Amino acid sequence: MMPNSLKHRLIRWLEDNRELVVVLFCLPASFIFSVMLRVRGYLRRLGSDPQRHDSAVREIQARVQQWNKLPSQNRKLLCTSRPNWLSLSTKFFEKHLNHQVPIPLYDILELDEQNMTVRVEPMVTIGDITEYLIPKGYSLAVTIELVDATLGGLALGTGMSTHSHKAGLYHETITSYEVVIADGSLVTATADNEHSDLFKTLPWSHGSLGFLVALTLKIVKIKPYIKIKYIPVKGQKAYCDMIRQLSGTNEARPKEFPDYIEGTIFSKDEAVVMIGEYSDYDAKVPVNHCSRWYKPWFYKHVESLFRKGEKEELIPLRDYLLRHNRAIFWVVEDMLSFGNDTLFRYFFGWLLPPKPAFLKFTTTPGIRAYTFTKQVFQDIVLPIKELEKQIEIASQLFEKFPLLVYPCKIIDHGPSSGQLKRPDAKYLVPGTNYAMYNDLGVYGVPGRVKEKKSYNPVSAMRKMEEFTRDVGGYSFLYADIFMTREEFEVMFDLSLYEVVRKKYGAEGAFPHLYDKVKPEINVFEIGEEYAIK
Ligand SMILES: Cc1cc2nc3c(=O)[nH]c(=O)nc-3n(C[C@H](O)[C@H](O)[C@H](O)COP(=O)(O)OP(=O)(O)OC[C@H]3O[C@@H](n4cnc5c(N)ncnc54)[C@H](O)[C@@H]3O)c2cc1C
Ligand SMILES: NC(=O)C1=CN([C@@H]2O[C@H](COP(=O)(O)OP(=O)(O)OC[C@H]3O[C@@H](n4cnc5c(N)ncnc54)[C@H](OP(=O)(O)O)[C@@H]3O)[C@@H](O)[C@H]2O)C=CC1
Ligand SMILES: CC(C)=CCC[C@@H](C)[C@H]1CC[C@@]2(C)C3=C(CC[C@]12C)[C@@]1(C)CC[C@H](O)C(C)(C)[C@@H]1CC3
Repeated sequence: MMPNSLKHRLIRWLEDNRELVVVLFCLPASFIFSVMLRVRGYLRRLGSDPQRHDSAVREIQARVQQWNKLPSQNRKLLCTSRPNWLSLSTKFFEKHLNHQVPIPLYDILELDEQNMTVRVEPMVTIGDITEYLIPKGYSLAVTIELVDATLGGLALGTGMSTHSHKAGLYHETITSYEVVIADGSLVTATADNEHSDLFKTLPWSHGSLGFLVALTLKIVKIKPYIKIKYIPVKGQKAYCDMIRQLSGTNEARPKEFPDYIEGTIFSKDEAVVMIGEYSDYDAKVPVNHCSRWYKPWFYKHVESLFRKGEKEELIPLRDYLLRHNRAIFWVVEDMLSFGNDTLFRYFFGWLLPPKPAFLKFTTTPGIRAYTFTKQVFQDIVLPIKELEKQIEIASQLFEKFPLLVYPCKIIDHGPSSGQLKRPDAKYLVPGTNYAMYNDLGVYGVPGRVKEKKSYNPVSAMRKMEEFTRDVGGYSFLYADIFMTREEFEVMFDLSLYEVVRKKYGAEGAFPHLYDKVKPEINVFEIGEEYAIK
């Protein structure tokens, strides 16, 4: 056992020398960890066998049945045993207070080229599935930019990509969920079978309804490249209007309706709008392997186009899909100030990104407090008609650029159709049953913190959440939330969710959604303590 004083000194040292810790420990350790995961994934794929899936599911069912036999006072609420530090969430859900069930399901089960779907186990990652699908000429309809996100975690949380203005949120591309519910039975939920209520409430449920053991996802045909056009735009109204027009906010099928759209906002008045189409090789257009280790970080390349002007490039599809992986959008810049320097890139660029898993692994309580008080990590889904207001409020509260904008279709599935509230009629795209929203991504150290201007993280975030509720938007729940339960129930519609929890026995077996996604620390107390007066 390490003496307490030594332990405290070590923790202090780790907290005071984070950049050194990242370079000396996190980067090499995450690199070794990635190699090990790749080898493990490869070996697993060699031994892939649907029979094994059935027996692994029976094992999970048996564990849930055993849990049911425990005396009720010994029955802690159920959650998966996936270590929290592996999860892409800023929170540290306290798994040790719960009864953990292992879900060792990492296989891709079946590719159905006729119905254009793929059936997978929930722990398959975005990295695994892109590696599997792309050589076969397919991609997930909604694919995320971070290799570590799992297909199950995204299904029960939420996912969005630059194709979401056409495909909607990730869960709109799921055709069935196979779930072990609280009594240990296995149910398959689809949009039109007897479990359609479960189907509607599994997205945004964060494992509070049952254990996901398989899911079937829609795939799309691809071409080897994305022909991307970068359009630098000056003037807020000009870039907001352009994003709205191109994403189909004003009309269902505008003349120019690209497969991929993304906006990176560098200041209130400057943005680069990127539009992409699937393409074959075209000798007239330069190829950019933008995800290679020595290449400038993607958003830095995008920013440089303000000097260079409008440009067209061919990006190999895998490079495009993982374009934000190396710099974790722009998060790594605040951690490693020299990470995009040419020398660092050529010699050590292959070590990036630091695995979020390792960053979480080395997070002490002090750093955790820092993470939510001196940084902001938020993705918020808001009506795109309010884009100017979103930018105004976010820049006032956080003074943090770039901001990320992904347009996204929010489908109106009718009353009480899941946790997502119906979009307001005034936001519906004329002649359709959907409204155009967008993800607003705010990541990193707020300018107000860097400049030591007055900043209270709790009141800033609560103002942002209030705006989100007022316009009928939704906060991604991987991020820290600052809402009371009442406010949470204004943002999300829990009416069907509560019915489903009772019907499928989740009450008393799985934690409630709010309890699962609220920060594990007292944000109000810590927020006050760290506020910059
Ligand atoms: C967005 C972000 C995420 C980080 N996440 C991790 C992590 O998960 N694990 C890890 O080991 N290190 C993390 N760090 C720390 C990082 O590795 C650097 O050590 C640190 O940013 C630079 O510290 P400094 O003393 O050189 O500069 P400073 O001038 O002390 O800091 C620069 C800015 O970063 C903020 N900051 C400083 N230290 C931290 C910290 N530990 N966490 C959050 N913000 C900080 C400060 O508020 C300041 O605005 C993170 C830093 C940032 C900015
Ligand atoms: N572009 C995007 O849209 C991005 C989205 N994200 C967010 O990151 C998260 C995904 O990260 P990831 O690390 O893969 O997932 P997590 O491990 O964070 O899981 C997310 C939630 O789903 C639950 N869950 C996961 N698998 C199962 C299962 N098989 N059975 C029951 N519950 C399960 C977890 O419960 P438990 O705690 O019990 O394990 C947890 O509450 C999502 O919340 C997503 O919104 C992140 C990056 C990008
Ligand atoms: C819809 C879109 C584009 C979503 C992108 C979300 C990412 C930017 C988020 C998801 C998880 C995320 C919050 C994470 C972090 C950065 C931003 C991430 C990657 C980090 C690594 C930042 C540093 C933190 O100390 C900590 C390690 C807790 C988190 C972990 C999750």
